[in-house]
Amino acid sequence: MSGDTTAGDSTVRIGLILPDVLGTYGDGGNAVVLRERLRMRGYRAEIVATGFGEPVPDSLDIYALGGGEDAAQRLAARHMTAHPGLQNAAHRGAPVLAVCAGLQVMGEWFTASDGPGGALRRVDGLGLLDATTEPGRPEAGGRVSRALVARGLVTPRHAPGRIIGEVAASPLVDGLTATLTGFENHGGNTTLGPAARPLGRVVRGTGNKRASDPEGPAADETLFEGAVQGSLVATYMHGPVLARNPELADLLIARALGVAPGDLAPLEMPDVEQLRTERLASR
Ligand SMILES: NC(=O)CC[C@H](N)C(=O)O
Repeated sequence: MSGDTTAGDSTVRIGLILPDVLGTYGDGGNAVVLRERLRMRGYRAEIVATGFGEPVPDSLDIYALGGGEDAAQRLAARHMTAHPGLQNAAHRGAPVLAVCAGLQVMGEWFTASDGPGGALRRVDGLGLLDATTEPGRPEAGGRVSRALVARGLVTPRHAPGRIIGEVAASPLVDGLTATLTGFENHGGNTTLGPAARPLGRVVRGTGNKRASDPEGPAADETLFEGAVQGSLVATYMHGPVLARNPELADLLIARALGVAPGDLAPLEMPDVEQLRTERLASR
């Protein structure tokens, strides 16, 4: 952040990138969580929303981008390639949180349709994450909600390979100890390259490329969720993920402030603990 990191001395600016394009799954709540956790500790904080068509600023303190449909994430990739403010900020070390479609866009490439039932195309990502994303395979047996198909929210053509449901993971990143919890809803299967490390080890759900995929790791191998690389934290977890995982929110805040997570004043929030307990126990 620019200026002194003492509480109240300057404003922490949280970039919410393309909420009009990558806003389908409520991930804009992550920026709200960051702002409120900062404000509760006495920092001034504001959300700077950058819409489609606007240049992405490179001077913000934290960046968040969320999930979206295939066609929308193709637009997002094109826009962010033309306006590389987030990439410039990531290269100087600004924390970036990218969720689902956001994760895929951060990678080397992803395959996405141009609409429900539309043609699949390989699209270049931003290259901030050593990862590639391919469409799920029907034979991979993703859990499909018949209700979603009936309501037309998932097309039968795409539904069989779609991965939908609760996901939980043991964190594999320094500074995180609590089980990560979220909700996943994706057709893409992401494979990490050697420069990326997984965010967590899956204890429930799927996360990255399914072990049962014939081209994936052996079926008895551990599944992993999300990825970290440089200042980027990427995950398939909606929720919003930072509402369900305050420890992750504080890790991003601490990095933005240049302090250790343990230096942040603890926040007692029984409602959040109750939410976590409920979601981790849900079927
Ligand atoms: N939830 C999402 O962001 C979905 C991402 C992407 N469109 C997929 O289906 O894989």
